[in-house]
Amino acid sequence: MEICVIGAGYVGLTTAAVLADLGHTICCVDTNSEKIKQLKRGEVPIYEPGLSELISKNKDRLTFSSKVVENIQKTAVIFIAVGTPSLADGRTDLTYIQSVVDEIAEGIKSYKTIITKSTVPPGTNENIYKMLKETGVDPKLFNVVSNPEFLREGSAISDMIKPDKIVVGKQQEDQKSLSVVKNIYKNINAPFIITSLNGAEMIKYTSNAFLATKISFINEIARICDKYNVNIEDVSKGIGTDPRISPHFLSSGIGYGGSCFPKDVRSLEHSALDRNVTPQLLQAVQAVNHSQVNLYIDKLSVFIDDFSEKTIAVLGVAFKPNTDDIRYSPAVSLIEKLSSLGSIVQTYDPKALLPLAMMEMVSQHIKLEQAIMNADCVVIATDWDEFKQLNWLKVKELMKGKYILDARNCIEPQVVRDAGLTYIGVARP
Ligand SMILES: NC(=O)c1ccc[n+]([C@@H]2O[C@H](COP(=O)([O-])OP(=O)(O)OC[C@H]3O[C@@H](n4cnc5c(N)ncnc54)[C@H](O)[C@@H]3O)[C@@H](O)[C@H]2O)c1
Ligand SMILES: O=c1ccn([C@@H]2O[C@H](COP(=O)(O)OP(=O)(O)O[C@H]3O[C@H](CO)[C@@H](O)[C@H](O)[C@H]3O)[C@@H](O)[C@H]2O)c(=O)[nH]1
Repeated sequence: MEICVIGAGYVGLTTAAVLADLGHTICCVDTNSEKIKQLKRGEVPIYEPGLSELISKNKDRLTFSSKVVENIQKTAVIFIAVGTPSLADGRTDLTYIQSVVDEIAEGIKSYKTIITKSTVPPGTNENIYKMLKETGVDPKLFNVVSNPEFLREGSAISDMIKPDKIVVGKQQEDQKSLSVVKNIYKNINAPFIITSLNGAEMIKYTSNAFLATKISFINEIARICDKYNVNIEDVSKGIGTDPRISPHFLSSGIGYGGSCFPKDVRSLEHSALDRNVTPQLLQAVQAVNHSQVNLYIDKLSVFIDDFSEKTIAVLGVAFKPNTDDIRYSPAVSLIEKLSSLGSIVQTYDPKALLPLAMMEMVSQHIKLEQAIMNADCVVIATDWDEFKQLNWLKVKELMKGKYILDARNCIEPQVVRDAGLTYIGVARP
């Protein structure tokens, strides 16, 4: 099939590459012409394992263009994969969705199946339908489908090729779209969950909110374990064997970040409040998450009474390993906090860069050893494999002080202690 994917970000590029790999002919469009120029040169603007290789493997079936309207005109299937960030008040900013609707309205000359992959609040796809109708587009010319995406950054390609389900939301009277979507995904082996447009949107938010809840839950339990000298890893393992609980998303640490959980939990909170539902649990999940960075700073302050002029090496900038994404990264919040307390912060990350605005006050090093050099304390802020495998004797030689704050519970405390260093963590006796 010929498909136009709108948006060349983490989701759009992965969708384009995977659909091309499944045999479809794809044009991936983006209004950011710099990004498109880069992609045309064969450079992938983001770091996602395997993505660059998959794009180049499928280059005969995968093209890139900044001519959005022109390419919408050419294909019968359109995927929307533009960003849906947070507004200042926590509601979802639908500006990019609106601009896509305008582009589609301009480019629609023949029948289109419009498939929304972007995460949008309940009611948005119904609104897309209404907006297109209101701009004068003949409703016989299109159907709107919600097909939310559940990929994780760092494992985006395999998550999309081997999903645990394919969620399809459609209007009841729409008799055409399901077969189109099933045809697109015919070579993917996963159950279809078919529901209404609002239903599909709610499944996406509920999934992220539930996972975020697991994380805040285990982080709260870790605070209690800390006071009773209990290892949180034992507790996670102990409860995770119960299939009703499952072992996943029970790693405690400085909290969840990334481009999805923080904004989506907030957005769902607003969707609830808009209809007079008080989402007490969602609010508590966020409150716990917001205080995680301070919890770790408090832990450190038991050992460091004055942070000013202390040299602190923060290992990790990305919100999680195997990505260069720093959106809502708790590592960045931690760096900001330490820097505001007057510490000299030296960072290192294998892929992610500090935000430009922070480059003046914080140094980012190309080599891990340079970041650790003369540090009073080393903080593990992202659980990259590289940090889990550190030679602590070597680390000790490079450091001035002896404190290691493990904000991701990814290091064996005894290994650090054996090297003559002081291990600091929450609920890691
Ligand atoms: N990143 C993830 O892991 C992930 C996973 C699942 C779902 N999602 C959801 O998918 C959506 C996209 O997320 P992302 O991380 O890929 O975003 P992103 O910011 O990486 O990319 C979005 C792209 O859309 C482009 N764009 C904006 N307006 C446009 C327009 N009118 N026409 C053409 N291109 C336009 C932007 O230039 C940008 O390149 C969001 O709704 C997000 O919540 C993200
Ligand atoms: O036990 C855990 C698991 C994760 N995290 C943190 O939670 C955040 C999110 O991690 P993860 O879910 O792996 O990354 P994302 O790429 O943001 O993926 C989430 O958000 C996407 C966007 O909506 C969804 O598609 C995915 O299904 C959903 O997992 C990161 O900061 C992790 O460090 C923890 O603190 N403890």
